[in-house]
Amino acid sequence: MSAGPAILVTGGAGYIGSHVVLALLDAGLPVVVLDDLSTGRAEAVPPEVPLVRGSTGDGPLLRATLRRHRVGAVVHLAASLVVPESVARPLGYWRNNVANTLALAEACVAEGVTRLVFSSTAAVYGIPDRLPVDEDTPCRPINPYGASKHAAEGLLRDAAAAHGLAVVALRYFNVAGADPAGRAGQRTAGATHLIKVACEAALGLRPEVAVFGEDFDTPDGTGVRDYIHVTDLAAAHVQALRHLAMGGDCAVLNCGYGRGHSVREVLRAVERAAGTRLPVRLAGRRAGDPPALVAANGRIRSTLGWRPGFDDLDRIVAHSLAWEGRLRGTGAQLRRGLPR
Ligand SMILES: NC(=O)c1ccc[n+]([C@@H]2O[C@H](COP(=O)([O-])OP(=O)(O)OC[C@H]3O[C@@H](n4cnc5c(N)ncnc54)[C@H](O)[C@@H]3O)[C@@H](O)[C@H]2O)c1
Ligand SMILES: O=c1ccn([C@@H]2O[C@H](COP(=O)(O)OP(=O)(O)O[C@H]3O[C@H](CO)[C@@H](O)[C@H](O)[C@H]3O)[C@@H](O)[C@H]2O)c(=O)[nH]1
Repeated sequence: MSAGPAILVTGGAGYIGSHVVLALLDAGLPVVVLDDLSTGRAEAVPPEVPLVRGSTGDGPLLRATLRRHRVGAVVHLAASLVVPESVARPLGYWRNNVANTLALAEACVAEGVTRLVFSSTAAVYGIPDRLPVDEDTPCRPINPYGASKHAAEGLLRDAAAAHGLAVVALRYFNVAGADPAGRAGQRTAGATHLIKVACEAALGLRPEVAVFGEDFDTPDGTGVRDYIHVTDLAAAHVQALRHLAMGGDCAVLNCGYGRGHSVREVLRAVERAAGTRLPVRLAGRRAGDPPALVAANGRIRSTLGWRPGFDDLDRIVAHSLAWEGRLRGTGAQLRRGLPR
């Protein structure tokens, strides 16, 4: 793609958004970020990228941003995304993930923006009958987070049919790792994601890692997830935009490697990378957690030509740990011997 109208990245100051921004810049595309900095950080946005501080729920701001920056396509990542929090605070999730996505879709239609890539999630599937789960599997979300993302997919599908807003919904499985060159990573304070929590514990920044449930119907009883490296995921966004720019059809695409790892396997990988034993505590199941989620990824491979570059748990964990070390100023010790 040649440099042309800008790509608006909502949530571009967040973990995944900051990697998407880098992937777009690396592809030579002009980018503008809209973020309310509720969980994102301004310093995650490269200085050459305009940062509009505000909410996706602010229609006038959205329309002005689309116009002022001559936006040709949107990557919509801004959302609320912590599963147990969504159980405790469902209405906030419906507002941010559904009402604010509606406001964004309305602004796109009003301003003639015709391409949008949407961050969806494996949480739309709930507890699938069969694994790996493909995109035709009926969606039966078991928590408000998954339900809100499924509803947002639905409103975008309807907007696509009626208003010509072409949409690729990417259903991410569990995103982890950090930019291999160290330019970005997960900065969220108080993060709840397993790999980040375990890396923080390995660096002595947390007293322990809790294992949420050992009585699932999985090989070792702990939860199984398909962990995808954030750099592979960011590349999928560039490819999805390219697909739409070339007139490709709307699509819903799983983003995962097709292989699951249990909580215990993840903790062992962190121990290998850090060269230390983790303080682990067995805890009860966490609200809203399905036992296992693993992606069938044939459709993203055939539709976008996407191929994973970092499909290896040890590398994902090593990059997460290196980033965590850099963030805390202990990178010098951790960088030694890490795989690139
Ligand atoms: N991290 C994962 O494993 C995972 C898995 C599946 C899907 N996702 C999806 O990926 C997207 C990004 O997640 P992340 O892990 O980077 O989280 P994150 O919290 O780091 O990023 C979200 C960003 O959106 C911003 N934001 C939130 N609400 C906003 C609003 N109303 N207006 C403007 N900005 C707003 C936040 O400030 C933050 O910068 C989300 O849509 C999430 O549902 C993440
Ligand atoms: O301290 C922890 C954190 C997590 N887990 C377990 O580890 C697994 C992964 O949990 P987590 O990293 O919190 O991710 P998920 O709850 O699977 O959700 C992530 O992955 C989903 C897609 O699968 C996304 O939609 C969500 O946004 C994202 O938070 C689950 O079995 C958890 O029960 C623990 O045992 N201890």
